[in-house]
Amino acid sequence: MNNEKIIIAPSLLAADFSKLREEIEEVEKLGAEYLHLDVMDGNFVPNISFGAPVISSLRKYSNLVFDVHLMVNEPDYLIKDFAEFSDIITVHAEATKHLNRTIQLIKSFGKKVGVALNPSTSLNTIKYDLDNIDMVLIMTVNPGFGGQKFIPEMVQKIKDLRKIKENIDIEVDGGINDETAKLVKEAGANVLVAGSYIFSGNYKEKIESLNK
Ligand SMILES: O=C(CO)[C@H](O)[C@H](O)COP(=O)(O)O
Ligand SMILES: [Co+2]
Repeated sequence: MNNEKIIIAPSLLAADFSKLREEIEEVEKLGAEYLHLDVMDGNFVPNISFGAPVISSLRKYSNLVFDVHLMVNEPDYLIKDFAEFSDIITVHAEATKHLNRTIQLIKSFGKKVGVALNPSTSLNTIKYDLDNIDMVLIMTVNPGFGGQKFIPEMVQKIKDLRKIKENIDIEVDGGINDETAKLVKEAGANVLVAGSYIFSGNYKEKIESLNK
């Protein structure tokens, strides 16, 4: 947990779904450390992606940190199942009735806890939970779809969070490319999710460019 080492988290959402195993083996070989897994319920967000059966079937082919981003309303019912194959479980503050209880539930399975904030959600929402959270996911687009444009106002939000909390992982998700990566790293983010940027070209060059 520091803001010096940058962790790259390719988002499976942008991979070729017809060859997921090859895709994750490739990004692992190229130095990615996390695999970002976007679970969408068609309710909290308008899209439906993939769920536990797909992710658990990939677990045996990868040593990547499985970083699960639950875009799911009232996600508590999923936590036990997801804890079997996930390393970090991130829930949206906007999707829970009792965020502190959900945080405790994730911790009870010995998993790292992430809390995601939509672009319009204030940092104040998690002010009193920050000591119990391993990672804050600052959404740099509105959740639900890959390939969207980075929202520039989020740079200040990252700076504000880094000022409040030195010792926490700050993950950014949405519209990350070589240019926006520079902005968010300077602001204090240390975990970069990238989907369409990495999976739409030369994976090696794309991953290296995010690290520069
Ligand atoms: O959570 C997400 C969407 O809600 C995805 O992780 C995110 O959009 C990544 O895709 P891209 O890098 O193409 O913007
Ligand atoms: Co995501």
